[in-house]
Amino acid sequence: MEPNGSSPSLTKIERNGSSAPAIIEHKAFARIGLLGNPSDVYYGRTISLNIENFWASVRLEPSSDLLIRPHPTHDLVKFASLDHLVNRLKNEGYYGGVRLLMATCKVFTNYCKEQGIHLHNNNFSLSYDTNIPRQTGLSGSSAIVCATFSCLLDFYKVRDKIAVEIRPQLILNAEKELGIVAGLQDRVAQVYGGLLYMDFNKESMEKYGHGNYTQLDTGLLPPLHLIYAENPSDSGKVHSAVRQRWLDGDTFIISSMEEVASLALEGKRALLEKDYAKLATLMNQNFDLRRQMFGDASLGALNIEMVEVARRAGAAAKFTGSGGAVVAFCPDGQSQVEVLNNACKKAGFAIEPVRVVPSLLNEIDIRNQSSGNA
Ligand SMILES: Nc1ncnc2c1ncn2[C@@H]1O[C@H](COP(=O)(O)OP(=O)(O)O)[C@@H](O)[C@H]1O
Ligand SMILES: O=C(O)[C@H]1O[C@H](OP(=O)(O)O)[C@H](O)[C@@H](O)[C@@H]1O
Ligand SMILES: [Mg+2]
Repeated sequence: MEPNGSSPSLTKIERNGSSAPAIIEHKAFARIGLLGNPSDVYYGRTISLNIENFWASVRLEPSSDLLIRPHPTHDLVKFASLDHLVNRLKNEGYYGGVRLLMATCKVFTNYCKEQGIHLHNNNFSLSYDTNIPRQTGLSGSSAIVCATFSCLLDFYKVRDKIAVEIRPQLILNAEKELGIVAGLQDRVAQVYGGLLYMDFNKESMEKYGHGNYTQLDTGLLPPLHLIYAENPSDSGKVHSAVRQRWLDGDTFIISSMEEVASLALEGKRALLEKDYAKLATLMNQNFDLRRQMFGDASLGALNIEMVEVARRAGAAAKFTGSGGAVVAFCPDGQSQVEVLNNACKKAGFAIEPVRVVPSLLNEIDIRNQSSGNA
C-alpha cells in the first residue's frame, strides 16, 4: 500500500508463485459533493465527483486465521502517557477503521447468504491505509468500506453476482450497522468513479433498492479547488439531529431538503450548458441552505470560516460533505484562483486543485448492471 505515493493505480492482484493464492489490493478515492448534498440522505439528488487527490487502500492476504489488522496510527492503542491518550480521544474520538472493516465483512457475508451466493471457506487477513484527511467530509469512512468491499468481491470471485448499483447500499449498510447516519452519494461516487448525477427518488429507492445514477462527462467540469483543515468532525453526529427532525416531520427541514435536491437538478442543466455563473450561484445556495438547517454550532466556526474565506475572494464555495473540507469554484478564472490561494494560505487552510478520477467500472461491472437502473 502506498497512500503517500502520487500515482493511484486502481487494483492490484499479486501472485507470489504460480500456485500461491493471490494478494488483493483495492483503492477507493475521496469524493466531493458538488451539488445537492446532503439531500441524498432524504430521497434527494446530488452531483458528486470522485477525486484522485486522496484515497484509502485495503489489502487482503489469504491466511489461516481470519485477521483484521489495526492500523498503526488510525487505531492507536499504545500511548506515551495518559495525557496523550486523553488528547487523542478529544481530537479524534474513540474509533478508527477496524470497526469499518469488520462491519463490511458482516454485511457482505449476510447479503451473500440471503442471496444464496456461495462463499468458499478460505480465510484472509485485512489491513488498510488511508491518506484522506480524517473525518473531513471527504468520505474517508466509506472509502475504507468501499475498498474492503472490492477486495471481498474479488477474493470470493462474486463480482458478477452483486450488481454495481446494489453495491453502494451494501457499503452504506456497513456504516448503518455502526449507527452512523449517512447517505448514498459517497458510496455511489466511489463505486462508479468520475462525475455522477444521482437521483434517489423514493419510488426508485423502494422499487429497486437504489437510485438512478448517470455518469456525466468529466470534461463538463470547470477547474475546482479543494480547501481543507485539520479539524475532524463526526459526520454521523452532525447528521443525527437533522435526521431526527426530518423523521419528526419538521416542515422547514423537509422543504429545505427538497430545495437542496432541486439544486442538483438545476446544476445538471447548468453543467450540460456550461453555464458556470449558474453553477456558482447554485453552490452558494447549497451551503446557505445547509447552514440554515444545521445551524452554526453544528457546522463549526472553522468550517464556516473556510467557506467565508473563499467567498471573500469571490469564489463560490460549499462543503464537500458534512464539514471539514470545502469545494470552491472561481468564476473569474486564474487571477481569482491566485487571490484564493493567497487567502487560504493566510488563513492557514490547505488548498489544492481538484483532480477527477475517471470511471472505475470494469467490463464485468458494466455487463452486470441490473435492468432496474432507469
Ligand atoms: N482516516 C480514518 N482512519 C480510520 N478510521 C476512520 C477514518 N476516517 C473515518 N474513520 C472511521 O469512520 C467513522 C465515520 O467517519 P466520518 O465522520 O464519516 O468521516 P468522513 O467524513 O471521513 O467520512 C469514524 O468514526 C471512524 O470509525
Ligand atoms: O453532509 C453531507 O454532505 C454528507 O455527509 C456524509 O459524508 P461525510 O464525508 O462522512 O461527511 C454522508 O455520508 C453523505 O451521505 C452526506 O451527503
Ligand atoms: Mg463518512
